[in-house]
Amino acid sequence: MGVDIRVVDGNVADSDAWYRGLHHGFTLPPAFTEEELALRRARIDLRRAWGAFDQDRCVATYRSFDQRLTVPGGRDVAANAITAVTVSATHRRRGLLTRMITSDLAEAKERGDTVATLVAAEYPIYGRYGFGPATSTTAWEVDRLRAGLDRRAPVPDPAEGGSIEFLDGAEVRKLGPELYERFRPGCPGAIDRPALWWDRATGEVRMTPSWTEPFHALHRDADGIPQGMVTFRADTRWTNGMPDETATVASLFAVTPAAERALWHFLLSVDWVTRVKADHRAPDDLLPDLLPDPRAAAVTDQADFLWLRPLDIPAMLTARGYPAEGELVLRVDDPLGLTAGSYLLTASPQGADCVPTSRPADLTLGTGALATLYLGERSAGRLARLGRLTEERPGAAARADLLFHTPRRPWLPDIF
Ligand SMILES: CC(=O)SCCNC(=O)CCNC(=O)[C@H](O)C(C)(C)COP(=O)(O)OP(=O)(O)OC[C@H]1O[C@@H](n2cnc3c(N)ncnc32)[C@H](O)[C@@H]1OP(=O)(O)O
Repeated sequence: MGVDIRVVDGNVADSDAWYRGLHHGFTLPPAFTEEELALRRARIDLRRAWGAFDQDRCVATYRSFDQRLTVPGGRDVAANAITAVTVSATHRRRGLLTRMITSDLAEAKERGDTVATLVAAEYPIYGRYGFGPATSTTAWEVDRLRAGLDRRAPVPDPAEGGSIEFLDGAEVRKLGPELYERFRPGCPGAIDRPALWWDRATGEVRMTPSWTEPFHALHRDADGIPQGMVTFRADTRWTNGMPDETATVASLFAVTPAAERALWHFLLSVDWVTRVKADHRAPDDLLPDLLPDPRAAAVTDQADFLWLRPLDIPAMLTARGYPAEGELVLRVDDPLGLTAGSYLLTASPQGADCVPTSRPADLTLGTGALATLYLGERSAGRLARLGRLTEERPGAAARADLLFHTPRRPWLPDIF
């Protein structure tokens, strides 16, 4: 018998088999309790979850869902977010992923989504489907004792004003979503956090038995308005009779730079903590420069993170902001043929227009290189030097860099 690929939503046996297949594919223990499966049925939208079934066994999984992605300038676009991609070791390299992803991308384009997004487990998988790396991620480890902060100084700095208070999970669910929605437009690469995100971050919904309650701290400015939040966990290590704890940041975001600085200083002022670890930070995070001794912060990991795939190039290019005025004709190659063509971009700080054109191209690039350029992850000049973008007219890459310049690198604070 062949393998049958079908949507799993609405069928309890299929969706339970799908979760077992998913864990198999991610080399996690495939056993679920009935309670865990029921929780997933109640809270996770499987309307766009596909499974490949070999008799009753689910041998490949794939899911997509609606997401909002912030782009430079502060608007957001409709994204088809892809997750839970696995093929069982018994059925790999037979085209199962290719079948599921090509039909999902075609449906997403048909539906009117602007881009598709995912976090790639391995670099070589998704380029063939027209994706390119669009943000980077950095992990830090800070040696608090070497950081040079004055241990007696109050936090926040009284000269800047404001206050920091601990919150419990219920308070985070109340204050967090509004605060995050004020932060998100200023962070190209950030995505929306639906209610389930907050429920999981605060333990209201526990999908994994190993979940432990974190600490949440809120920064308010001098007027009492929430401007930033940090969530972290601490271990309880002692070495040679001395406290030697590691605080691990789960999330730290702020609307104002003053709040961001105050939250880092707060974390680094917690007595007993000698080390702060933070994953999934922006490549141009305020660390390490906000420390008196920046060498106290070491990069422990650095990699590509969000991958993006154009689905509607005019919608994508008109949604973002441009700091300069100019025209550019982009010829885009697309390995799946979904967006291939030439596009005339007319951009200015007041807004942009983008239409298909028959004019000769200034630049030729693939959808993957466009993804890398779009949020400000890499410059056109760098992509040209890498051979991933061709300048059809001299000076066109420099012109693109004036238009596509962003003051900060894009950052995806979350994993999905
Ligand atoms: C968004 C996310 O969920 S990321 C998570 C991705 N999942 C994982 O990493 C879990 C472990 N890996 C897997 O389950 C599988 O290897 C998958 C899902 C990545 C790919 O499954 P496959 O059975 O290889 O899919 P399929 O047969 O359709 O092949 C896709 C193509 O990608 C290639 N490919 C797949 N995985 C890799 C890889 N890790 N490195 C290089 N090439 C790869 C295949 O060779 C194939 O190329 P071809 O079309 O030129 O022959």
